[in-house]
Amino acid sequence: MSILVLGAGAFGTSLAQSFALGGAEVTLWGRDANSIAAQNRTRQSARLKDVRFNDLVTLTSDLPQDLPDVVLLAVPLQTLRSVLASFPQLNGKTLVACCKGIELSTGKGPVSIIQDIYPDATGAILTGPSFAQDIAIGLPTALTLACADDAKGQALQDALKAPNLRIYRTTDVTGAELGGALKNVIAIACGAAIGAGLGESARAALMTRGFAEMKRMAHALGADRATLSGLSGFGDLSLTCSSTQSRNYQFGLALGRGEPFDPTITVEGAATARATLTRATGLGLDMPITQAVVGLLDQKLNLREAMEQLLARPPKEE
Ligand SMILES: NC(=O)C1=CN([C@@H]2O[C@H](COP(=O)(O)OP(=O)(O)OC[C@H]3O[C@@H](n4cnc5c(N)ncnc54)[C@H](O)[C@@H]3O)[C@@H](O)[C@H]2O)C=CC1
Ligand SMILES: O=C(CO)COP(=O)(O)O
Repeated sequence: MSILVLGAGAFGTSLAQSFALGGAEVTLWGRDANSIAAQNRTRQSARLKDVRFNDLVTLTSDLPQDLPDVVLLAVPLQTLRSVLASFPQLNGKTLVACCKGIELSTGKGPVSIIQDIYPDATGAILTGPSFAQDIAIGLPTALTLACADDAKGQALQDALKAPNLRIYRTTDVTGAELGGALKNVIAIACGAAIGAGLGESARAALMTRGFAEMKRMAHALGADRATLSGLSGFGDLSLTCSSTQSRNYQFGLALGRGEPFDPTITVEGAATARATLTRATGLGLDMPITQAVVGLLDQKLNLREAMEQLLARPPKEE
C-alpha cells in the first residue's frame, strides 16, 4: 500500500508517520524545499517534538507525475482549493481531506471543494479528536472517516492502517465536515471565556450551547444529528474546548486576555466563524455564539459586551 500526504505540517507529518508504522510506503510532500531537504538529512521532524521519521516515509518537495491512489490532504482549509488546482495529476484519485473548516469564499467544506476541482475523484474526510503530536508519538486515537460511497469508504478504512489509530466509518460527509469545522469556532469562544477569567461554568455553558448551534446548522444542511454526537462532532468539541494543546483554544485564550497571537499559527476557526455566520444568516439560523466570536474577531465587541449580549437573549426552552 502506498499513500501520498500533501502538506508536511503538524497533521500531515503525524499521519505520514503513523501510516508508515502501519506498513504503508508514505510520500510526504511539503512546499518548502529547504525544510524538506533538512528533514530528509536529519530524519527528524521540524514540526513535531521527538519525532524521528520511519524508514517508510519519503519526504519530497517535488511531486511526481505518477501518484499513489490514496492521497491525504493536510493543508489549511482556506488553501485547499489552490493546492488541489496546482496538481492536475490528482484527478481521479481517492482524495482524503485531513483539514477542518469552511471556505470563506464559498461556504463549502473540504469534500465539496475536492468535488468542485476534480469531479472524477473520490472525496472523503478523515477527522475527529486528535492532536498531531499525540498521533506522531503513537498515543491511541480514534477518528471518523466519512465517504459518501460506503464501499469506497470501506476500502479506504481497510487501507488506512496504523497501530495507534482506530478509524470509524460513516457516509455522512456533511455531518463529519461540519463537526470538525464548527468545533473550532466554539473552542475560540471557550478559550476567550477562560482567558478573560469568566470561569469553568461559563465554558461548560458555551460548549453545550455551542454544540446546540453545531447541531442546528448540521440539521439544516441535511446532516445526521447522530454524526454530530460522534467523534467528529462532540468528541472533537470536547477535546478542543478543554486542552491548551489546541491552537484554536490558545487563540481564544489570547483574545480573552487581550494579548497578541502569532498570525503564522494555523487557527482554522477564525475564517470558519465568518464563513459559518454568513451561511447561517442565509439559512435564517440563530447562531449567537458564532456571532459573538465574529464580533470579537472584527473588534466590534469586547468580551464583556459579547457575554452581556449572550446573557440578555430572551429566555427560551433548552
Ligand atoms: N495539528 C493538529 O493537531 C491537527 C490538525 N488538523 C487539521 O490539519 C490541517 C492542517 O493543519 P496543521 O498541519 O496542524 O497545520 P500546520 O500549520 O502545522 O501545517 C500546515 C502546512 O500546510 C502548508 N501550507 C500552507 N499553505 C499552503 C499552500 N498554499 N500550499 C501548500 N502548502 C501549504 C504549510 O507549509 C504547512 O506545512 C488543518 O485543517 C487542521 O485543522 C486536524 C487534526 C489535528
Ligand atoms: O483539530 C484538532 C484536534 O482534533 C487540532 O486542534 P487545533 O487546530 O485547535 O490545534
